[in-house]
Amino acid sequence: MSGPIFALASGAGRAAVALLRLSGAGVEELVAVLCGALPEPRRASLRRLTHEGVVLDRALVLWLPGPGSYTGEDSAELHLHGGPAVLAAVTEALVALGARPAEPGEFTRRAFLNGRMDLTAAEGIADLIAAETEAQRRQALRQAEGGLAARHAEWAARLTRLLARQEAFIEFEEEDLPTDLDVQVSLAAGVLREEMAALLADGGRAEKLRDGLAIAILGAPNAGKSSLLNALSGRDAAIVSARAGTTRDVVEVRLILAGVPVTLADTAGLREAADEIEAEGVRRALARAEAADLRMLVFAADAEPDAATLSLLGPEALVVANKSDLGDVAIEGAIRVSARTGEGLDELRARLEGAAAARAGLGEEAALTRPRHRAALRDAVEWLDRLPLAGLPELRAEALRNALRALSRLTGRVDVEQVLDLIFGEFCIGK
Ligand SMILES: Nc1nc2c(c(=O)[nH]1)N(C=O)[C@@H](CNc1ccc(C(=O)N[C@@H](CCC(=O)O)C(=O)O)cc1)CN2
Ligand SMILES: Nc1nc2c(ncn2[C@@H]2O[C@H](COP(=O)(O)OP(=O)(O)OP(=O)(O)O)[C@@H](O)[C@H]2O)c(=O)[nH]1
Ligand SMILES: [Mg+2]
Repeated sequence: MSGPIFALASGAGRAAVALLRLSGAGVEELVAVLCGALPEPRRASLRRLTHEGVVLDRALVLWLPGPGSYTGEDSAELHLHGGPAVLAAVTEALVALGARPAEPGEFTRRAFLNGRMDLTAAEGIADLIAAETEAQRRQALRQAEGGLAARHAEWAARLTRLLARQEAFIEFEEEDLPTDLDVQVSLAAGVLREEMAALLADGGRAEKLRDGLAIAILGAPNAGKSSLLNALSGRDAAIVSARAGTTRDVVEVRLILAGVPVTLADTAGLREAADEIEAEGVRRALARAEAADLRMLVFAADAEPDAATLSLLGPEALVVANKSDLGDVAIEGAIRVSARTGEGLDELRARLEGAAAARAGLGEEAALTRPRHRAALRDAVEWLDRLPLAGLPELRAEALRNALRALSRLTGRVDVEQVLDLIFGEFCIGK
């Protein structure tokens, strides 16, 4: 157990109650001193907190002895009155008694180091605290509750068994082992590899739900892009005018569509620019078009479609014919809307929500929510890819071991013991 740390665990700002959390060696003594005696474990007790004869607060105290605590260490919670002076006085007393303020994430770091949770669960908790939308909350909770770790455990167990068989082949070559063991191991590893590749081929949906989706509004000057941005966001975010070339800078609005955080970007109208400022605007618009997860192409229904916007057409684009109140020029697959009258805006919003959900919705129980998950899994797949090419049993075992090591970066636990158990346990060769 490491030394005692403390932190305000309740939300910032003025509130009725402030939750101060403590963890580490020495917390037992610390709580006993503050309360006069150690309260009953794991029960809320109302106590007068005193330090050097001064009453600091009347608080609810929880004494949570390890290892059955969040961190696995001796812990405590002080549910104090929420005033800043109360917090200051208690903090001062805690420091005087040998505790120090915790670093960000230190409680969860200790929980990880004490084997209370794996890395993916810790990340899930961080995401849960940061979650701003319902879909983000669900994804984070799944990960915190071991969705990804469970998938890892299942794969790691299979991989470990394959490694054990391959190792046994090296150790006991003359023994009665199946002669087609290499083939069996390669086949099983191939199945594993496909399952991993399937999870990797998720289009980055889980990461996008975490980070948010970028949608770019693109089209000719005056098509009504800024008007649509304002209509969709419900506020006057961008300047609208009858003069073509009004928008130059990219104007961003944050929205939540189908539980997915989205940045909607209004851009300069695409055309041969009249001056260098507008030209820079068009460059920025095209850069946004390139970087966006979803492109909303806006045409005006009272004009022929322009070539610049048409060139951005693709199966992934959402095509909009705005100014439906002024004309009905046919544009294949377009949603007819009018930013002026509001016609078609509900359908446009529904289509955007559908697209956002498809690109960033909740995927499987096990989801790759961070680039490091993807990197670890990709490495594991690469090592498995080398397996059939590796001739010597030693090289094959090495490839399997490296695949297992790469996979275990997901949870942060490389279980060497587990491999040894399997090697010496599963094969009772009597030697
Ligand atoms: N007051 C309070 N509320 C809180 C927390 C907390 O630490 N304190 N949490 C903090 O994140 C979250 C709940 N998560 C928790 C997870 C594990 C343990 C824990 O002590 N686990 C022990 C004992 C389990 C039990 O009582 O059955 C264990 O797993 O051994 C506590 C909270 C959210 N709400
Ligand atoms: N009748 C009608 N007018 C519209 C509609 N949408 C926008 N307008 C008008 O069209 C003009 C251009 O609108 P903006 O939203 O500024 O167009 P934009 O595409 O952002 O133009 P740039 O920023 O110059 O690229 C303004 O006068 C709007 O009031 C619509 O649905 N119907
Ligand atoms: Mg504009």
